[in-house]
Amino acid sequence: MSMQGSRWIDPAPLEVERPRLPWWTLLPRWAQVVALPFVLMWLVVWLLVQVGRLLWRYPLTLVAAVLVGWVQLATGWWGLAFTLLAVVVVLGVWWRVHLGSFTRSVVVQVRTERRRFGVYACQWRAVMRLSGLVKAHRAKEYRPALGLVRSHGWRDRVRVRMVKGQSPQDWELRADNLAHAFHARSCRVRVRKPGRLELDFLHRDPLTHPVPVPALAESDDGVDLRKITVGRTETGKPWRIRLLGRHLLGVGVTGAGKGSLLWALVWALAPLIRTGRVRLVGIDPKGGMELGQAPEVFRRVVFDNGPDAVALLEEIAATVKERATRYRGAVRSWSAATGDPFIVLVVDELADVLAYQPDKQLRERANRAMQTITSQGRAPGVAVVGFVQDPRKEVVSFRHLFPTRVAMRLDEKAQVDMVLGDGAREQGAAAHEISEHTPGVAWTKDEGQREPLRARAFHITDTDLDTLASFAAGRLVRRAQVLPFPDQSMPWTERDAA
Ligand SMILES: Nc1ncnc2c1ncn2[C@@H]1O[C@H](COP(=O)(O)OP(=O)(O)OP(=O)(O)O)[C@@H](O)[C@H]1O
Repeated sequence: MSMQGSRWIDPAPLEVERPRLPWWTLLPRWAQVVALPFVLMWLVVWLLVQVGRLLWRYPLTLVAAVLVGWVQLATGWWGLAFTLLAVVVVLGVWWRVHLGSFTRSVVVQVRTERRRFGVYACQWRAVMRLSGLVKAHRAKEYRPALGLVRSHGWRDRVRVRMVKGQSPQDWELRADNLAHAFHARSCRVRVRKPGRLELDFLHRDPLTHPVPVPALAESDDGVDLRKITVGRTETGKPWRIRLLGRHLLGVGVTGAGKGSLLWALVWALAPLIRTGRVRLVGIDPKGGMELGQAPEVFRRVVFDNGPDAVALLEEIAATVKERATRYRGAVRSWSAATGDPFIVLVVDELADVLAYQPDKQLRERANRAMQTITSQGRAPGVAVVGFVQDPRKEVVSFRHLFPTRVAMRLDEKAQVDMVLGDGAREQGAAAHEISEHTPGVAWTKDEGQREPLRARAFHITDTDLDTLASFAAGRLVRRAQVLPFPDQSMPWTERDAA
């Protein structure tokens, strides 16, 4: 029969979803009865775990809520009002007397619980879905798990368990999306361990303002070569550098603030330099632009990369060998008891000495001597503090011999791992993102240190350098002079004469 002209239309297939019964309802009755106690036990354990997790995440809120309820039941509303008043008074006294511990114990905890609930827990699911960090498999959604949160005001540190099949790069690619979603200025991604990340949501940079240098220590009693304070870390702690048994390599583009790190080190060492327990020698291939600002602190300083600089390096290499021979069998490594001064060799632009020297023979001699000093100098009490703008292997082929590395502002992402070692960028060290408006800010990693830390070196002004030079020389040194602005009405010839 022809269908033409027919008004018959096939009915749509009936798409009624069949009700799906849970699998256990299909078990025989006796099996359900046997499984019941186990299921109940599992439920109790699950409940306990959930309560434990809540207590772990919101301890202050939960304990306060329980105590408020208990006091109200025990003493009524008036009792509760008096108790709350007493608590407020105690907190006020604590705040007045010891602000530091009050902030650590109360303020940070309250802020953490508030932000965990109000910002992260409430929006986690939506943000994960919208930024494409959830995965679907067989109609099931797999979502990254939100872990511990710690809020310090300037930064929220959020732990995350990734979904299987994700990589840290997936999160790095979405760092901006996450920052905007959670109203942060930026987001740093760091790998904690396989499958676990730590996200730092930054609300402001605590290192925006220069860190003033503390007063010069008059006596060398408190100066410890194992922890020399050269600035402040972003968490507000002192930035300490170890020189004993270490060499330091500082890398940064021009204007990154390498000079401030160098002078902050010398500033801290000044009392030991004055008493002769530390001997500072320097090479500044840029004609003394940097080290020439306070040459008084150096026992010897060379202002080029020519034969004098190479001779100085060879002299130090010979000292290293001589000390090693003398200490052999007597002491394991340098200490003040050996009677020898601790030698600190500062090289302001390593590349000029080791790579850019046009005379091949001089270049090879410099490399040989530097290799001897860096590879053998740690035990005999010789430390190298070297700075360079370009961290590539061709420039400093033995950068691995510097256990302490400092990455100041860098040009490229790839340079971060070159300076701080493989995996440093995965751990959040974004030295290529340091602003040019914050010279002196750096990411640093020391041998044996698990994570790189971000810090800012003290700001050493020209006046500070004069103070330093005067302190070392034992007489007044004034190099930074502010000249009066010339009188514009005067003719040129008279102005020059004035
Ligand atoms: N820690 C700091 N805090 C504040 N300002 C700083 C700090 N360090 C350096 N600066 C300022 O930044 C500018 C550049 O610093 P500096 O000369 O030390 O850089 P650099 O890395 O040594 O550059 P170059 O390689 O060209 O010598 C200077 O004007 C200095 O005053």
